[in-house]
Amino acid sequence: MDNPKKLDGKIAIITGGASGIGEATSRLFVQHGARVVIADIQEEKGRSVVESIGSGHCTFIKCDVTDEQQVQSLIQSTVEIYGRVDIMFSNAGIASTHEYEQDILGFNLDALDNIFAINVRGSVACVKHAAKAMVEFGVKGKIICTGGVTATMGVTKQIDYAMSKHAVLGLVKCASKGLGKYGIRVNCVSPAAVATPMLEKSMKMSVEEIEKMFESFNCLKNGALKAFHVADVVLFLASDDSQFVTGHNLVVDGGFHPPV
Ligand SMILES: NC(=O)c1ccc[n+]([C@@H]2O[C@H](COP(=O)([O-])OP(=O)(O)OC[C@H]3O[C@@H](n4cnc5c(N)ncnc54)[C@H](O)[C@@H]3O)[C@@H](O)[C@H]2O)c1
Repeated sequence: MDNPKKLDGKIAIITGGASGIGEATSRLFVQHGARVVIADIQEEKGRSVVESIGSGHCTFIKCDVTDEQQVQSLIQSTVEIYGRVDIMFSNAGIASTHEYEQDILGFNLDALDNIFAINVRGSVACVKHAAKAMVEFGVKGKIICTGGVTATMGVTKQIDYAMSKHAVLGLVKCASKGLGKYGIRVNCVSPAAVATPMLEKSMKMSVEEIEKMFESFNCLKNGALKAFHVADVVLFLASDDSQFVTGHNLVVDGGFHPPV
């Protein structure tokens, strides 16, 4: 059969699932037969996504990934509801909360602590506790973290964000080494710019303006990168289509080459 359900009966947790890339991935995972736990700090938005997908297929659990105890209880609740965790998509993240243009000479270290608490510490907590549950239940699970094209580039804007994404890639590389013996795969998905609420807010630009600006940086002239393009790649990394892929950083960027 062409295009069968790729995640039939799988249990997935998606952090940051209430919006943007996480929301698109939640919808796609459910279409492919998974049951999804949307974990986010945005309760109202998360619950409305669950309602629109259908509460028989997904559940919202409020969780701030910066708090290890909340992450631990997210995993425990998922196991209580669904019996195990097969997939962790550690995707919750924020852009720089300080200046968009940042200079290392005047760099604000408080900004670094704030962004690292969510993008790095939060990802480490999610990978750690999901992996523990996978090992405990003998699940050969799949873990995917959201990096970004700035995980491997030096930049002049949002440098705290770029540094945090380098650390996420480091987490993926190290965790894939340690968890391989349990049959657990750990990979990174690294999108270029997608006009989600995160980017609209940090760039103070509309969806159309963001897409127009970033399209001009792509070699591939195929329209703008959208959240569903990223979700397709996450599905690949979460499914048996990528059975021998681990420790990989899969960029989704249309051949992005910005002038920075
Ligand atoms: N949009 C882009 O251009 C782009 C590019 C590369 C990587 N990314 C990454 O993609 C991921 C998703 O971002 P998005 O663009 O979909 O943005 P988004 O703002 O639409 O979604 C991010 C979600 O994360 C949630 N979140 C934030 N802090 C949290 C916390 N402490 N605990 C739990 N949830 C929290 C938010 O409430 C939100 O629902 C992020 O890791 C981001 O860094 C985005």
